[in-house]
Parts: sequence; structure tokens; C-alpha cells
Amino acid sequence: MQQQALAISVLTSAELFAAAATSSIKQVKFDKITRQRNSSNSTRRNGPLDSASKSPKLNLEVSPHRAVSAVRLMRIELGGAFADLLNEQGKGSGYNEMGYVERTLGFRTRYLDDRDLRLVTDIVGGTIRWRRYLDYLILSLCKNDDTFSGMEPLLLQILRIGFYEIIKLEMPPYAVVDENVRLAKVALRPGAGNMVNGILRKLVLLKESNSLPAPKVEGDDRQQARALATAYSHPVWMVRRWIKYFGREEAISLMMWNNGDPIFSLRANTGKGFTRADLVTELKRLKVPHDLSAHLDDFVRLKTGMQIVIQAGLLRDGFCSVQDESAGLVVAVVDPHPGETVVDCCAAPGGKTLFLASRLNGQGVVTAIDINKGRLRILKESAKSHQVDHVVNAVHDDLRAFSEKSLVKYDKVLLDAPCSGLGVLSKRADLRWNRRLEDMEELKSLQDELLDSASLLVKPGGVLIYSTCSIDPEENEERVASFLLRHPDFNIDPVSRYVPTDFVTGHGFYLSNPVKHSLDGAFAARLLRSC
Ligand SMILES: C[S@@+](CC[C@H](N)C(=O)[O-])C[C@H]1O[C@@H](n2cnc3c(N)ncnc32)[C@H](O)[C@@H]1O
Repeated sequence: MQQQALAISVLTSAELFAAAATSSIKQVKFDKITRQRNSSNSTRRNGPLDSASKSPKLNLEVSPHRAVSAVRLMRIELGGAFADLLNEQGKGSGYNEMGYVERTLGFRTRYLDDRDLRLVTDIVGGTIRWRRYLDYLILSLCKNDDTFSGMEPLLLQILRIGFYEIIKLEMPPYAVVDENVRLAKVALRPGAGNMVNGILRKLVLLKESNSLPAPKVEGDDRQQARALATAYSHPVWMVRRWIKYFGREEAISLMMWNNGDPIFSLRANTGKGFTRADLVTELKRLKVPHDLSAHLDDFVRLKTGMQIVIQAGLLRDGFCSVQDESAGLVVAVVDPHPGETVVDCCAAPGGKTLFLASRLNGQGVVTAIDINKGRLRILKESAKSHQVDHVVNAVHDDLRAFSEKSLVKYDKVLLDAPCSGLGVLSKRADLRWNRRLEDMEELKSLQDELLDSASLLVKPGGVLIYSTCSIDPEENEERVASFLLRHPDFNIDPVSRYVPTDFVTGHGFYLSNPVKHSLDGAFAARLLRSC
């Protein structure tokens, strides 16, 4: 199911870190909203104790995973945190989150077991992905627009959960109605429960009679894009952009991919002497279904069971990393060899650095630069647990400053640039709602600037590799074309020697396309500096 993993990837961990750094202000805002709500409901009959109470009542009537899901959705929406923020530490996070339930909803339920945690992950991921479509349905079943726009945040989350469970998870509808009505009554007030009851029952009737409202794809381009954006739950600007670049059918396929269950891969950490064969033995012992990667020797694809891998400590102990094959193929494009000097210009949290380092077989150095201290700390810790820290030199700096002052030139320079992340929307459930069209322009000029800086670090005859986890031509091919105009001493080195032909574009770049390859989207260009 969606968002199966609890701790997702090294990348996610760093973003969690970044999110945590900004969450305190947002938490104050959230606490304030929920405090206001709690104080106005302090007299409810069946309800929990007020949040000010020292020992919240144990309320076993409410299914704990729904309470936690609702709270997490509130946090994500109000706080802009990442969907897996509280899943990071696996089981332990359940306790953490129950604390939130107590403080914000004002009651306790039993603690979450593994099954509950999986349900929370599925419900939260799915509800976020389908938000635009769910809201369209909810709005169409409300008395009027004001009922929807004036709805309190928690009530809206409870409705979204109910709609998602009925429409997308196809759970037994009347059980879903009962459970969500109870949650609304306990967490809010009896009237809120009645409203949830009324709206969910209308939905069940429409679903049973096959007459759910559906956005009509008609009118001019903008109107059609709007309807598709609602039906497939994406922002309108993304849909328009994808139709422009990929055509309507591929845009739809891409949205369907983004809404599907994310697929996770593991990379065996050969730097620690743990081979893919060892990983496979472990996965078999743990009964985790998997396939060998068709593209990379050290990788396996998981069908399910990431939680089991996490709980077995394989990630914590550095035996493997969660890394998408699309990112692994970028390292294949870099093609590091023992004894070479490599610089990873935007390295943190270190997914690619670790793979590069393990490929050096203990000879050579990867200099890993990043502007973000917190993310770089994660990189350093991971390098230690992966036992590749002796070949990783972590540098906290802005690449633009570093490249101006560096006297050293490198054999291989990887710029894994900050980008929109439009290739990884299946794993990053909330990213689609956080990205704005305006971000694209800012990102493009940053990418140009960083490319210019990275090029200063390449020795004559050396290679600059530019990569992103985006599928957007303006962040990929266009940035390379613009760079080559500014830097005539660089030429395209086609990647066909490094990755399977299927991933090579007409211009000799590497492109992993979610629709075509069933991997995350990623891009890389090899640019050779003349001697
Ligand atoms: C796409 S992420 C890199 C992911 C990483 N390569 C990996 O595989 O785990 C981009 C990184 O660029 C860093 N960054 C952004 N601007 C930078 C700058 N001016 N100098 C150095 N790093 C920068 C960000 O902090 C972020 O960690």
C-alpha cells in the first residue's frame, strides 16, 4: 500500500531533519488552533478531557490509527511538514504521535501496533495524494460552498479520511462511516459527528448507485487541464506543463504513477562487505518479497515489507540503504574508479556520496560539499555506519564560495542539483502541493549558477556530471544546453557506455522516466572538459 516504508531513504531523513528545524513555529500555530477548538468544546458530553487536563481519558472507542492519521494530516497541512515526518523512527514514532493525539485531541487511545502504523502510512499518504479529488467530492456533497470553506480543519481531515477509505481503499462503507462519526464526536462534538454521518452516507449512496460526480474534461486547454487536475489530483500548473511537454496521454499516465503505491529499492552496502547475495539471504530470512534489480548489481526491489527491513535494523546498521535505482544509475553515469578524486557538490544527505564511496574500494576520496549543516551531519553519520568514512571528506560550504577558493581540481565532479523533485512525486506524497510554478524559475537560475561553480572544479580532461531528480526538460536538457553555450570547453559525453540503452536520450543523456521504466524520474548529463 501507499507509503509502505516508515523510514524511507537517506534523502527523506534529511528532509525530515530540515522539516523538524522549522516545525517549532508551525507547531505553535497548530497548538493554538487546536487549543482554541478544545476550549470551545470543553463541555462536550462524550468527549475527551480538555487538552489542559493533566491525564487525558483513555478512550478505546476510537480507532487509534484514524485519530493519529487525522492529527498527522493536520500537522502536514498546517505545518507543511513532510508526510513521513513522524514515521521516521518506525515504531517509536507511534508513541510520539500518540502524545500529539493526547495534547491536540484531548484523549488517549491504545498505542499503535505494527498494523496500525501501516494503516496510518497508507491513509495519510493516500489522503494527501488524492486531496484535490477528495475535496471536489466533499464540496459537491456539502449544502453549499460556505459549508465547505468554513469547515474546521480537523473535521475536514476526518471527512477526507472517510472519503479516501470508501472511494480509494474500497473499505466496507458502513464501518468506515461509523468509525469516522465516532472520531468526529469524540475529537470535536456530537454535531460534528452528525455532519460526518450525513455527508459520508450520501457518498455511500452515490457510490453504490454508480453516480459519483466526475469532473468533465471539456472546454479550452485550461479548463481541460483543470478537470484532469481534479480527476487525478494534481496542481493545475503541473498538468498544463506535462501536457505541453509530454502530451495528454503521458501526462495522465504520469499522474497515475504518482498516485500509485511507491516502490522502494535497497542497495547492498558492499563498502561494508555486505553483498547483494547477503542482502537477499537476509530478506529471505525475514520473508520480505523482492526482485533483483535488472539494471544494477547491488540493488533489489521490494514488493512490500519495508517496515520489516527497518525493524530488523538493516538500515540502521548500515548493511544497506534505501535508494531508488534511478539514483543508483546516476552514480553509474559518474562511473567512479578506485584512486580517483571525486567531488559531490550538493551531497547531503549522502545517498549518492555513499554509493560513490563504496565504488572507490577504499582508494581515492569523495569530497562531499553541502550548504546545509544538518543534512551534512546525516551524511557524516551514514558514512560512518556504512564504513566508508575514510574515503569521504565532508565539507560544509556553499558550492559557489568553495569553488572560487579551491585550488584542487577533480577527476569527476557530480552536481546533483537542488530541483523541483517532479520525478519523485510517488514517494513524496505532499510535494505536489508544496511546489509552485514560481519555484521553477528560481530553481533554474540556481541550477545555472551551481553548474558554473561546479565547472571550476573539473580538471582538464575531467568530467562534470549534472543530475536532477526531475523529469522537467527546463531543469534538465535546457540547463545543459545553456551551460554548453556559456562553456565551450565542455562537450557532451554520451552516457551509452554507462547505463542500459533504454535510458539514453537522443542527445546522449540519461533519463529515467517513471511511466516507461517504473522507477523514479531522474536525469544526468556527462560533460567532458577538453584537455
Ligand atoms: C537534491 S539534494 C542532493 C541529494 C544528494 N545528492 C543525495 O543523493 O542524497 C540537493 C542538495 O543541495 C544542497 N545545496 C543547495 N544549494 C547549495 C549550495 N549553494 N551549495 C552547496 N549545496 C547546496 C542542499 O542543501 C541539498 O542537500
